[in-house]
Amino acid sequence: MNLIIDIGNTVAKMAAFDGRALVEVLYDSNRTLEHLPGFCEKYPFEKAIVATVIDVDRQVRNRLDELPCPVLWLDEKTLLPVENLYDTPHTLGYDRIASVAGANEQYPGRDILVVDAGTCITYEFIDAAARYHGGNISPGMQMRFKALHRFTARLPLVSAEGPLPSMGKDTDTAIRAGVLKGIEYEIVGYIRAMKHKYPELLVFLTGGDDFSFDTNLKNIIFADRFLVLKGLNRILNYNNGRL
Ligand SMILES: Nc1ncnc2c1ncn2[C@@H]1O[C@H](COP(=O)(O)OP(=O)(O)O)[C@@H](O)[C@H]1O
Ligand SMILES: CC(C)(COP(=O)(O)O)[C@@H](O)C(=O)NCCC(=O)O
Ligand SMILES: [K+]
Repeated sequence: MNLIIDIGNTVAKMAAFDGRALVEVLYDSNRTLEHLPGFCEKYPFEKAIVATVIDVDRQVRNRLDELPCPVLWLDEKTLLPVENLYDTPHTLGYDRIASVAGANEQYPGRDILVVDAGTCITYEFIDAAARYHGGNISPGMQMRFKALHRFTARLPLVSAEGPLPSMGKDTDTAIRAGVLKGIEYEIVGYIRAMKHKYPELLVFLTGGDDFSFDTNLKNIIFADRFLVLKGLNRILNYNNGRL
């Protein structure tokens, strides 16, 4: 059994894998990882991988140091099953390359765009020869709502739940449509631009924020909430003999 830990800017995810099979996923605080000890009692983990995009607190570090199995800390030195062409591997958020490792495992030999909608919305491109070229970083949904409230005098903090016209009719819907339709058009814009360049493109949508939108591109879009976890599991198995 593999233990996979993905620590993001908003939330931590931990998962149990048996080979390539996902057994269980748990969301946890990225500040405490309080459910980690209980999770480790539930499964006979033989090895673990940790990917973090934050500087973990002392408490989290202690919990990870106490893991009952060898741990692979994913960083720029880790051997990867895909080629990393990012110019600054030492600053790369490794959740990003894990997402394309997960997508490439499911569809090897294909040009793939991964859209990961979480704290940030990231756009990753991996080509049919399994080369990760990088991609873009954009504000996530909650960040957009919070920024409109934080950096203006009068805009309220609006939630994603509520009426969603295509064009706002009042302050509440103006902000909600500005954020949600803005994200939708941004994602569709990236898909159309990339598909023009790579006609056989496949698209994966992942991350904690769900988006559904009407587009005639639905037939090339795969939703997989656990793509990063699957990619981390692939990387851990790829490094099996090196732990
Ligand atoms: N259990 C949860 N805890 C926190 N956020 C969640 C949860 N489930 C869904 N979300 C949504 O997912 C977003 C975080 O997405 P995710 O990609 O998991 O986070 P991260 O950016 O930390 O990797 C949050 O902004 C929130 O809107
Ligand atoms: C872009 C990110 C903040 C996304 O993290 P998340 O939304 O999963 O919390 C993370 O991948 C990161 O910190 N990247 C470092 C910069 C880079 O990837 O070039
Ligand atoms: K993420």
